[in-house]
Amino acid sequence: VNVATSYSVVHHDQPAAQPRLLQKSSHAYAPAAHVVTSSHTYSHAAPHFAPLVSKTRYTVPFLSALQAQPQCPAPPACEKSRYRTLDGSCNNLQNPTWGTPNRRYGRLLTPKYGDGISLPTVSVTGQELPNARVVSLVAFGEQDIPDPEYTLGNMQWGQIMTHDMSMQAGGTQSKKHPTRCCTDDGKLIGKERAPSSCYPILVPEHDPAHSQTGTECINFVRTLTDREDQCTPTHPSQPAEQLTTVTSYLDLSLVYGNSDQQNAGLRAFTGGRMATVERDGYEWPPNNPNATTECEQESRDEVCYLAGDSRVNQNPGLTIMQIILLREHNRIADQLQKYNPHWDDELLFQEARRVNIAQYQHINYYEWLPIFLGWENMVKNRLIYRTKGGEYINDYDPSQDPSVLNSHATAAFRYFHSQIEGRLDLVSELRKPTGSLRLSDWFNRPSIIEAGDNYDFLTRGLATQPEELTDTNFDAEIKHFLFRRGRPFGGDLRAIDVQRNRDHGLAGYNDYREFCGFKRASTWEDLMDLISPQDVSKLQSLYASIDDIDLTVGGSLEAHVNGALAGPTFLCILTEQFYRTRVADRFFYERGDKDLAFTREQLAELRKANLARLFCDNGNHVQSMQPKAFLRISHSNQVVPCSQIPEVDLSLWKDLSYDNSLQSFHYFHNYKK
Ligand code: HEM
Repeated sequence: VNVATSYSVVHHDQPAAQPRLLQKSSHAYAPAAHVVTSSHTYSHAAPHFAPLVSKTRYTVPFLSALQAQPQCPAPPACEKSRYRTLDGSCNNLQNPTWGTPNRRYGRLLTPKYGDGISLPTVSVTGQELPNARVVSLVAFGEQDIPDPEYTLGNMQWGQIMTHDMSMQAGGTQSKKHPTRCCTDDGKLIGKERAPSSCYPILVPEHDPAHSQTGTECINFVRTLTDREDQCTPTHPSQPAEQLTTVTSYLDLSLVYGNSDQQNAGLRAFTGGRMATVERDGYEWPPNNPNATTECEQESRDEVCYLAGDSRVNQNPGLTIMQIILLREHNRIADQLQKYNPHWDDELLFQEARRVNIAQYQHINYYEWLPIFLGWENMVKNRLIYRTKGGEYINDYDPSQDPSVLNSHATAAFRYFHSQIEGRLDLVSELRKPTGSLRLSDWFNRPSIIEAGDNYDFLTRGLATQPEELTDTNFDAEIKHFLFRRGRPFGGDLRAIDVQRNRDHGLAGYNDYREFCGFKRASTWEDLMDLISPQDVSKLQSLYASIDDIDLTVGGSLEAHVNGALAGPTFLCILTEQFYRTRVADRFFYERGDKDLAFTREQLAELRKANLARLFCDNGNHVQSMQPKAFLRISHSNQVVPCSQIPEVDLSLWKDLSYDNSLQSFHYFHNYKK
């Protein structure tokens, strides 16, 4: 399919100092002379930046995680299967490792490292860029403005999609990192003693929070790159590329795991079910065997969950969504078994997984993404289609690389950290708030979910409470108290986002403006086409040059495009990402490939999937819901009994070819991998 876009850019040969387009996209961007055809191939182009420190390589502690691997994985041998592999291999049959874990993020523009190779970005003046904490404090506010339209569930689903698509290598996310760049009482460990992977965030002297406790340093460990990975060979002059440790497909890897081995530890191996533990008559995720290191437990009795993604315990809303998707798998498996008592565990597991992923992809593309990217924009760029009933959409493009773009994961998608609410409401069936939790009390402590009726009350909270407005404000709970672990203050997620942007050497905001078809700014006034004069003057007070503005910062300050929740530059990156994520997935649920497709009748059913139904079906006693659960309750979106919420009729998965008299079936004869 020749796909058009509203972001067509005419690429001129850019002057030497400008980052270059790296990835060919038959979708959005006209290929330029310097485009390379396969994502991680830089060989035929001379290195863009003269490497100043060409032999910089990280050593000892940084390597340990990867050195622990006894040997590099063998290239996958692909077999015909109607099911996705757990690690995403063989989704693309010509490039079977595309989209698999422990591979590079994709890049749209060449990186802008301080030394051209791997050191964090510096100013065009050669000096340091403005301090990330200062940028967070000056350019971003922390006002708590409730969104008039969207629920907290809207934010929470976004984090689920994020965790399905990428996870930077070498991080611990919410847990205390074993690599220390700051002492436990917040003092900087000198460069000579700190591991080379350290890139701490320094706290300014008059910091509104940290000066109260004398904290001078926020721990920050650089992401692992291909240069540290023995299994991803690189040329010494090749700029570092960060690695991501999960499959890039929207395949619910956060539920099922990212490898056969991980999946085996999560399955019940009976009835096609995922393993759960039962408490008080309800199913919960299995206990994490490393609870003491994975969770912040005040006592050994506190639960700590195990799931397909190591971030599962990070915050209560995220954990609830993970539980919902896990229970949904088992609910589907139980139904399929009812209709097909002759199916064995493996067939039930694979079919339930296939349905769960299809429902989820449908919610992603037709219920959630239109809120963020705009329905019309998505239709125009062929991310979604105006379809009827069980019509197939055959837009699979094997030339598209499914990698998650660095600019997407490290900058654009993180803009939605702005939607995070620092207070989680507990809401009764009558939609009355009965209390609330402070987010920073419950990072990495999921035990609160099983206390009393909290699971249902927090689920209704996600569907009732507004998220915070998508704007330049970031809640104080994540700006001053992130992962505070009982301390008075914690980290600053916005400062971390800025620091990560530099750690990954993303090309600048001005480069991405140009890449996305907007005018490259040469004066501060030029920025005012997309950014308010007040915000431009903040930028001017922070940065020495327009070309220094971090993508994370400039992109977050742009006025939103009508009908979308992001400004034009981020919208361009997000649109490109979700186009690729769709067309590069051979198993995308809307496809009509004869070996893989749902029947038209099944597809028409799957198109009824919605978040409200997931909440209804997987709560303990959630009995009512508004039909559009990403949208706040309103006159046109009233709470109704769950029986009135559309549902996917799984009786369509009854294997009609099963011959009872012969006790044999022919329906899925090639299901075994
Ligand atoms: C309470 C909610 C959330 C918390 C506490 C949270 C926290 C974090 C943290 C600690 C990181 C790693 C930062 C780093 O070291 O660089 C991260 C990464 C990220 N977050 Fe969030 N986040 C939340 C919600 C969201 C939402 C709603 C979105 C988007 C819709 C999102 C998108 C991302 C992305 C794309 C990454 C990078 C993923 C990767 O490739 O590793 N997050 N977040």
